[in-house]
Amino acid sequence: MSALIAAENLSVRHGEATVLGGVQFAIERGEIVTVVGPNGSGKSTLIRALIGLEAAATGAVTRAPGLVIGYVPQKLHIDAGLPMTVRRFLSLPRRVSDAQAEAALARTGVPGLGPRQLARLSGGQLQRVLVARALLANPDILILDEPTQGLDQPGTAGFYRLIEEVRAEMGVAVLMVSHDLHVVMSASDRVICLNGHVCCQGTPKVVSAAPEYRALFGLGTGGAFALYRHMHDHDHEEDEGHGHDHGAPHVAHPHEPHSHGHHHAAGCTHDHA
Ligand SMILES: Nc1ncnc2c1ncn2[C@@H]1O[C@H](COP(=O)(O)OP(=O)(O)OP(=O)(O)O)[C@@H](O)[C@H]1O
Repeated sequence: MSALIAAENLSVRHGEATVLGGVQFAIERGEIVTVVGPNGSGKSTLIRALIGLEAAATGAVTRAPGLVIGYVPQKLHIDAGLPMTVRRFLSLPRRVSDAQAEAALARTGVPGLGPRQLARLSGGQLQRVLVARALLANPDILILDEPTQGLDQPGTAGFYRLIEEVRAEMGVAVLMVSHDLHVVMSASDRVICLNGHVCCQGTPKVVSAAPEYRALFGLGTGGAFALYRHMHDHDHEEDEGHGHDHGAPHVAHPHEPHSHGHHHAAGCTHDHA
C-alpha cells in the first residue's frame, strides 16, 4: 500500500539553524502514529512541514493524490470578546448542515454543545470540538499537535480512547504529537522519537526499549515499556490493538511477560547526527 503522507530525507531550517535533519518516515492508511521528543526537538516543526506550512530545506514531503488532512492545531487563539458559538465555528471554513454538525459533536462525545460559546468551553470540550471540526472535512488523516495539553490524566486517557474509536469507525489515520508517554505507548501503533532527527521509530515496544529513547526519557523497565507490555500481554495477545478500548493505564505487573508476535517495526536507526 502506498503511504498517505511521507517525509523523505526532510530537513527544515530556521535561519542558520537546522531544526530538523534527515527525517524519513511514512504513514499508511488507518495507522495511529505518535511523535514524541523533548521540548524544542522539532515536533511542531515537523507537523507544520507535513501540512505545508514550513518549507523543506532539503528532501521532500509527499502526500497521496487528493489527500484530505484534518488538522487540529496546538492552540486556538480565541478572542474572548468575539462571540462565536460552537455551531458557527463548525461551519468554518466550509458550511455544514445542522445535522452534520450535531453528528460530528456526537461522534466526538460532546453532543448538544452547538449553542455554547467557544470561549467558555473546558479544555477537554474544546479539544473534542476541534476534532469534530476536523472530521467534518472527512479526512484521510487527522494531524494533531499536542491535543491533550492542559487536560488532566482521565481527560487525556479519554481523549486517546476517542481517537481510537474514531479510527475504528472511520478508518482515518492519525498522526499526533504528545508528551503523555504512558498513554502514547498504549494507544499508538507506531511511535517516532524525535530529537532534531529521528532517533528511533517503530512499535511502542521497540521504541521504548531503544537506548536512544531511554536516554531521552530516562525510563527504566518500570516505565512506559512495562506498562505497554503488561496491557498487551494480558488484554489481546494476538492482535494489533486496533479499535480496542484500552481503558485507563494501570500499574504494570512486576513479572516478565512473554513476548508475542508482532515485530513489524522499522526498528531503530542509529543515526545520531
Ligand atoms: N519560527 C521560528 N524561527 C526560529 N526558530 C524557530 C521557529 N520555530 C521554532 N524554532 C526553533 O526550532 C526548534 C524546534 O521547535 P519546535 O517548536 O518544532 O519544537 P517542539 O519539539 O515542538 O517543542 P515543544 O515540545 O516545546 O512544543 C526550537 O529550537 C525552536 O526554538
